[in-house]
Amino acid sequence: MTTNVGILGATGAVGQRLIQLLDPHPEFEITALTASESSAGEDYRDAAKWRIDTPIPDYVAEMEVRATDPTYVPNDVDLLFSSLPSSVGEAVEPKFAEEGYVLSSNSSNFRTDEDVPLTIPEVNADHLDLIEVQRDERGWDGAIVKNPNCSTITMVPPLAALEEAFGLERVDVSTLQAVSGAGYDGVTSMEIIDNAIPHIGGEEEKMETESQKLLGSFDGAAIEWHDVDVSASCNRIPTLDGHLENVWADTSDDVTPAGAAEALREYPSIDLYSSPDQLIRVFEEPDRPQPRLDRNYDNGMGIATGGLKETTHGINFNCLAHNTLRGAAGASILNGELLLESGYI
Ligand SMILES: NC(=O)C1=CN([C@@H]2O[C@H](COP(=O)(O)OP(=O)(O)OC[C@H]3O[C@@H](n4cnc5c(N)ncnc54)[C@H](OP(=O)(O)O)[C@@H]3O)[C@@H](O)[C@H]2O)C=CC1
Ligand SMILES: N[C@@H](CC(=O)OP(=O)(O)O)C(=O)O
Repeated sequence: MTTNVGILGATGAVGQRLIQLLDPHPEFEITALTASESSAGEDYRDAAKWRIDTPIPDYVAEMEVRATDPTYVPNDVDLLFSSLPSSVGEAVEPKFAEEGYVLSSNSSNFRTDEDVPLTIPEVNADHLDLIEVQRDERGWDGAIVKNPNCSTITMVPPLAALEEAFGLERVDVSTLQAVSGAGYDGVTSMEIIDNAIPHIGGEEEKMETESQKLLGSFDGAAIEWHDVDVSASCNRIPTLDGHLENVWADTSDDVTPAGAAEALREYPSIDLYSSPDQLIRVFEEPDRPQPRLDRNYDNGMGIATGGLKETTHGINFNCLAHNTLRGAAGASILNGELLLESGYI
């Protein structure tokens, strides 16, 4: 027995990844696709400029794309994955929740709202029950759940492991982000080839705030954000996929590279279909992880770390994750699996 799912923003870069990952998924079946008014009414194969290296599944190619409005989505769709531009998500996602749809959304709108669960299932699955608060406050039968920004999601599992073992006081992070994070039209080849761009609009603030919320605790009524200071510096580089990050974590207790490696390796995963058996891999080689070599670890859902070094106040390490898989489409699907497992759909 599978769950009927729809994709809002199905023709976009993340929407295409969602289709690729959902096609073989044992628990979900794609039954509705939406996009902008200009795509509505067309077959998916005509509406989407397909840029994924596996073919469009035949049944998806022939599906009609609908306008992104609850009127056009069948009532028997139990879960909607949302990969809309955030301004569009802000306007339409509440309309779907009001109509009773449950949304697992990748778009950045509402991520830090007090009554919106922002979840990485292996890290803070318990935050999902914030849905009850959301439904009480907004009077919705449906719900909106978010996954974090792709750079945030790369560093938070290692930080959660360090927090649990040694306590976290302060985090500084500098990123080297792949061009796919900006979407197909995000940076031109003339801008990025032979170059690096030391600014990604809004990204630093997202890393700083979202990580405090993710590492926070939920008492059944509200999330108390973690008080760790996070300072981020974000950079675009000419890799295709995979965000690499250099992190300096100041800890409350003394930490050695060997102790940190053990905490990272032993940090538990979760028993969901898309989650890796071992969430965090630790490389001993000083020149790993690397985007080209390590972004596909565990179907692009693993977090690779390495380069652990002791600092005056804690530990310095590198981490890497696939930004459109673990950082976007895969993250939304994992949240969908958690919603299913937790009985919300
Ligand atoms: N690219 C990436 O790797 C990542 C993206 N994200 C986030 O995910 C979201 C989607 O990103 P991405 O897939 O790159 O974006 P795209 O621009 O590639 O796709 C946007 C999608 O939204 C649809 N859309 C656009 N405007 C409207 C509208 N007014 N009403 C209804 N549908 C509309 C488009 O339909 P149409 O084809 O008809 O225009 C398309 O399906 C964004 O919020 C982005 O910030 C997050 C992490 C990584
Ligand atoms: N800004 C990210 C991708 C992205 O769209 O993030 P968000 O989901 O927070 O909007 C990047 O450039 O790599």
